[in-house]
Amino acid sequence: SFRLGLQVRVIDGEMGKGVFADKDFSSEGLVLREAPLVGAQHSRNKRDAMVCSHCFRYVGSIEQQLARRLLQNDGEEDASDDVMDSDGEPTTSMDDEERDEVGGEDMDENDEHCGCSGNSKMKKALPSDARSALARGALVLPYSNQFPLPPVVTCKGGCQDDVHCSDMCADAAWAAYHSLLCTGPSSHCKNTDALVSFKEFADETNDIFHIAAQVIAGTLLRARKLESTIRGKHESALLRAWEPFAMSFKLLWWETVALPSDVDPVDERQFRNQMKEIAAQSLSLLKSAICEENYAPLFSLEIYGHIIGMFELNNLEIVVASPVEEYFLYIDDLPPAAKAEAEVYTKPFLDALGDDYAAYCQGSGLYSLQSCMNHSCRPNAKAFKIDEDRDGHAVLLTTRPIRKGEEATISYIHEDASLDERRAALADYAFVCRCSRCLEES
Ligand SMILES: C[S@@+](CC[C@H](N)C(=O)[O-])C[C@H]1O[C@@H](n2cnc3c(N)ncnc32)[C@H](O)[C@@H]1O
Repeated sequence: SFRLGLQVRVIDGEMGKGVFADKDFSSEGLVLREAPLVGAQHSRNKRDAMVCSHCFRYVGSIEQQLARRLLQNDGEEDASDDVMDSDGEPTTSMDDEERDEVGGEDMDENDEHCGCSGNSKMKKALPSDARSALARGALVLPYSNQFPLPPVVTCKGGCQDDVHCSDMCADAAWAAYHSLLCTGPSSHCKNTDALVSFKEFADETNDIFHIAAQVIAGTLLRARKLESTIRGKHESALLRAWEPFAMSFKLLWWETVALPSDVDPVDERQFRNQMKEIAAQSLSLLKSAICEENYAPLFSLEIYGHIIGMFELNNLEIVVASPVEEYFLYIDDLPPAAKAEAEVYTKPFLDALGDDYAAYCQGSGLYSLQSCMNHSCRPNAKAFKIDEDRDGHAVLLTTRPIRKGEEATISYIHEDASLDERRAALADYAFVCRCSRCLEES
């Protein structure tokens, strides 16, 4: 991070560490572009966007993306009856803020709905000839070659869960965590049935368990590798392997998770015990799937709770703009004659998608440097998603100049609020804000 002009430093015992500028940054400048350390697309979002599960780039073609949305949705129920939302609710994390901060601009731009579908809220069934061409892979839509995407690279282990944009991403994911988390025939996991159950349970309860599994599998694989070079026991290898996550702030998930508004405060203990029980069930399935005796300490409920807690407190929303939406907007912008000609082919698809034509890739990730950034109600930077971003990188921009030596801060909440409102919003993050604005106002 020195090379980036940023430095992580300890502030004090209460605040912990923060990120400091090691050089002057001008206003509205790019401070940092960072790939997630771990991250996953929300399970529910997989129907809307086929992306590389390692770097989050869209893959295939416009036609394959449409097939995913329009054919895979057949007969599937909306997963809105999950015990918790796919992005980790009822817990509150930076997600809530970042959905606006990181995804906000894209979403605002998405408000320019494609005008060519008339009443786009109403979905119309796809005509059978179009459906059949889509299913056979025989569909070629006009101008779709203007939106080239990398071809789909299937998982090395043969699972259907993950696809990639390149062999490089497939190899990187395999080496980093997927060899243990693959449910395909070549998986290195010791019990694929348990792994399938673990994944189903995460889909039904909390997406964050998928990412916690990446943290555990990744640590285990790194520890195994390190053992050959480190003298000493498994524990020292495990400690070294844990280093990428050691920096991030951690609290026990079930003790810090915000109480949902529909839970009566008198039932708080019962709610926290329920969360703990859900985490224990998830961990038990993961243990059956990938636990190794040498690394058993990694599979304690305490560690699992801290990994989920770390994620809840530090994660950012991953948002990637959709080429499908851009394609339909492009058709809508064509000169009238060309547009009319193209719409003969495109309109049935747009009508079948309804408003969902604008759906985009959504997930959440842990970013190592940004997870060390403290909150301020008078921030000098913001986590942002720029249009050109075609992958899961998070971007940090200055909102005013930052001088060398000054702390770089972001706002976890909407800072346009009164002191009391800000305090209430920050209670979800389990701290009382000590920023200069709060100190002045209190
Ligand atoms: C994402 S972490 C930021 C890095 C953290 N300071 C650390 O040492 O890892 C968020 C935690 O940092 C502390 N924190 C962040 N901003 C703060 C602020 N304005 N006032 C007090 N504590 C803050 C809180 O404990 C919060 O839960």
